[in-house]
Amino acid sequence: MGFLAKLSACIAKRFKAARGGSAGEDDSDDGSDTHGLFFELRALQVATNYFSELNRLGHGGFGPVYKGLMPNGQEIAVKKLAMDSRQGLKQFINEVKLLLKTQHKNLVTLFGCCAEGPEKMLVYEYLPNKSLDYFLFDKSKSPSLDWTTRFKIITGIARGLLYLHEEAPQRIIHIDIKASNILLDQQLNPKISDFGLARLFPGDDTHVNTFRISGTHGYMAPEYAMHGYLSVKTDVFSYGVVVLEIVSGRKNHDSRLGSEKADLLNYSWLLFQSGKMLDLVDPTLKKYNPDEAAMCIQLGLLCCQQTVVERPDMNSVHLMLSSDSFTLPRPGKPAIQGRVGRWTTTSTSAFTNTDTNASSTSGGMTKVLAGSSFVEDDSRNSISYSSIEEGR
Ligand SMILES: Nc1ncnc2c1ncn2[C@@H]1O[C@H](COP(=O)(O)OP(=O)(O)OP(=O)(O)O)[C@@H](O)[C@H]1O
Repeated sequence: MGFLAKLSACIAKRFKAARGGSAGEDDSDDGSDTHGLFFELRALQVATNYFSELNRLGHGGFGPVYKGLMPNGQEIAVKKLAMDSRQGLKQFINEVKLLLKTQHKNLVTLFGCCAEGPEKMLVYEYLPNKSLDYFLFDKSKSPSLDWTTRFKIITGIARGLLYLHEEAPQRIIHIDIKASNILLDQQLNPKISDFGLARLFPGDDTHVNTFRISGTHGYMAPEYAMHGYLSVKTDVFSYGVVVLEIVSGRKNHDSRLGSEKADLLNYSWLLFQSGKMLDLVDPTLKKYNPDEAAMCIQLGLLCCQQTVVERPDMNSVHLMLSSDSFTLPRPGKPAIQGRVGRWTTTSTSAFTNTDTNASSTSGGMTKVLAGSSFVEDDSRNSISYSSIEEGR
């Protein structure tokens, strides 16, 4: 039996036992090459001081996250996932398999999992500097993100996404790129978290609800938000929003700023058109590199183009960011969000066939979400439809 098959079998057995079924007499597969990936519930209880409130790092759409300390001094973050159903089991297995195969310096590392009780847990490396939004949107903290650090974060997220889209064993579309899903390590290097976790939800409703809770709405590409059209360019759009947030130090929507400035994409576009795009730069930044800042704003706008094919792929984004001299295409008007839940898109054909060409160069298999389960689409590499509600 291969490693992943053993892992699946092992997790399945534990789920079965947790549900009260007969798991079989022995758990000896723990001693195989899956050894070390499973954390005993008891060990995690001790590490987190019995999931004490003091150890609680926060609460996301999947449940609470706790800080833990292992006897060897290793700090961990334990994400408790509430799921009991068979559907949940299948997704949990998919997810753990997927995460174990993805290793990159700009992705949060999964150490292992625990599947002993009704709640399943994922055990990650602990990142001490919280998430990007914690710094970025707090005027007292944002000065600690100087321009060099911000540019490093913009580049690092691009590297992580390039890995997920092009270099991972199977293509992964994150779907939920946003400032709160970018964790920062000791040196403020960015690490993408929560990749693929949305797929762990057992039901479509919960899945959609998660988007609501996380406030991901402002980051969603219009063709995905309105039609469930999912491709790597879905992530590119969200990445563009995050880039503009990093440069400007503000959220993608802030009604306190007045109608002209409230929508970040709209405001960035207005400034770009009038040749004043550097007015967008976060006023708390004492110094910044104007060429880099201008490039990032233009890049952010390009990533947020309404027409899918006009958005660059992450390979191009990475090239633009790492090259000394790169002429960026002039962006058109980005997809601008109208009143909450609606997008001012003009054409549905804009995203239907052109993107197939745009992303078919890389080949390989894509793993995307359709409803509540994984779909492997090897005929084209990017297209799937999900059941997200229209017009939220
Ligand atoms: N590996 C980690 N190290 C340190 N803190 C973490 C880690 N993972 C998550 N956290 C913290 O735990 C909290 C909850 O994280 P989680 O990823 O579950 O939710 P979220 O991203 O805030 O929201 P959502 O799940 O709706 O997207 C956040 O404050 C986050 O900073």
